[in-house]
Amino acid sequence: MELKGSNISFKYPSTKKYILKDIDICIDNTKITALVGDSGSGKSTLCKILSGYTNNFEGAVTLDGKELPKKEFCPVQLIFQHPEKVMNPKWKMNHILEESWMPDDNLLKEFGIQKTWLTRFPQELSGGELQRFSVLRALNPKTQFIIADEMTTMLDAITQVQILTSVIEIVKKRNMGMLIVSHDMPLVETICDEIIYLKDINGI
Ligand SMILES: Nc1ncnc2c1ncn2[C@@H]1O[C@H](COP(=O)(O)OP(=O)(O)OP(=O)(O)O)[C@@H](O)[C@H]1O
Repeated sequence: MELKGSNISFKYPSTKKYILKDIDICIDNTKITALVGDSGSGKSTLCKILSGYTNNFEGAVTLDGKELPKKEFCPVQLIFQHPEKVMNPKWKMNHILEESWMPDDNLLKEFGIQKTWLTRFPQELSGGELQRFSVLRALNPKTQFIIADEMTTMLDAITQVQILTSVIEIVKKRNMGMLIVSHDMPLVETICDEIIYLKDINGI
């Protein structure tokens, strides 16, 4: 399975400069790939494009040669750096989870989610607690690629390793692909099979 971005260029409507210019990227499900680069080089922007969240870009994104579906469930799931920004504050956590799928009790336990949290609203949980939901939400059985944009930054060091280990185990068991964005080079070098460096085209 291949997730491919071809000739991708992008600028935000409010800015004149391109953030990404003619980017070619290909990741497959046999490897865990890292995307690294300076702050502001466009990693999060590229992740949003590769997972179908941002559509007004130049170029193409394909999964095994086909465009990503726009209306149905997207098999490329993005775990955001800031989960609170993408969760409906009026929905309780069980609703937020069920909108994607409902993991069983064992999986909830593996990701350290307490049952009482399910009936709370996002603003009643800490950043790290919310991030566990956001990770689990992305692990819908229909997901084929996971893009994790600095997903563990809100967790303490021990929990980071626990959550990442659980995700990678599931990714490997289900033959999914995974792209990890991180500034933590020792972590990236330990867990990833391949590292892609994104150059800041507006950097000095
Ligand atoms: N909504 C937006 N409107 C205008 N500019 C934006 C917007 N979001 C991001 N940018 C700009 O686009 C550039 C790339 O941002 P992006 O978040 O993709 O970088 P990044 O490599 O993920 O950075 P970091 O490692 O710091 O998270 C930055 O210069 C940022 O200021």
